[in-house]
Amino acid sequence: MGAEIIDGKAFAAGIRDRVAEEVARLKAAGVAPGLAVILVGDDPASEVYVGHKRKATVAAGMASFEHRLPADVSEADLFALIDRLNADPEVHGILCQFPVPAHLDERRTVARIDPAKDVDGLSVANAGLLATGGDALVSCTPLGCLMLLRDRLGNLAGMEAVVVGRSNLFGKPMAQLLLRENCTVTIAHSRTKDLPDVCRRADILVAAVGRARMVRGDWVKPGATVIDVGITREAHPDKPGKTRLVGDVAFDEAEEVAAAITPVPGGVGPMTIACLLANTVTAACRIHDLPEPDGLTA
Ligand SMILES: Nc1nc(=O)c2c([nH]1)NC[C@@H]1CN(c3ccc(C(=O)N[C@@H](CCC(=O)O)C(=O)O)cc3)C=[N+]21
Repeated sequence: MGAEIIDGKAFAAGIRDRVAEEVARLKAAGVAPGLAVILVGDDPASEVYVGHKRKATVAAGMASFEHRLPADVSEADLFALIDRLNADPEVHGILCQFPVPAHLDERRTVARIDPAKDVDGLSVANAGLLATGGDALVSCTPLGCLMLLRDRLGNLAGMEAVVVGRSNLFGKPMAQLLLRENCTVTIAHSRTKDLPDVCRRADILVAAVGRARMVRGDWVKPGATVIDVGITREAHPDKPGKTRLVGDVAFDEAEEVAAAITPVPGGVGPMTIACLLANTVTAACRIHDLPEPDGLTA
């Protein structure tokens, strides 16, 4: 048997190429799209992501602004930086890498970012626009998952979709996007009863719980499309001192049952970064009242 392995890395490369074309077009129109990333403290995983983001941003021809703040930065100093970035005409996207240290409040931090530059789609304005069918900036990871699903399945109307996980950054916007595609959507979570049974209903099963290999092969409906959003770093079983990334889905089991599945790494992760660039282009177009490119939005 064996499912089709959805190559998110290759698909993301295509999106990044599209973004680069649009960046060139925008620059010709006098707008140089710029992305600002704020990193508070020195979480090693966040360092890695921020490094990937910088490389991809520069490779697409965009300006990359990185702001590193000490782990004990005050809210006032963080907000002063956000205010400067909100007012900076060279910055079209602002992302504050989460998690932030416990003395800072993620909700208040997000609320400080201008919704027009909120490329994470986390602000109340963007979440509300998405929920009510408006032109939101949509959180990068769900946007990337939607692009992969549309590419593989075409019209999603009428399909049973189960999203396991209900975070503001992923589960909720993913469910909203699937609903907008006319799927029948279930949001499952840690308190869901009979979770394996719920998952077995899914034509589209999206796992974003953050627990390595939690979704087993017998939770997957034969022929389903499985999207694995989890990333857990664990010790490598064969290479002492090395680590590897694993998803929320027991890949070897699920791969026997599903029609298609995203791998970890190389599935959803690269799409997240590609969509961050896409959102920055979208934000720049909207801020400057320029036509928006096709294929980079939900
Ligand atoms: N405000 C905010 N927005 C985010 O979007 C956000 C965040 N905070 N905090 C952390 C998570 C995580 N995240 C990833 C981005 C890229 C990969 C990625 O490129 N993964 C590669 C491999 C990476 C590797 O090898 O380390 C892959 O799956 O193939 C993964 C994870 C964005 N996040």
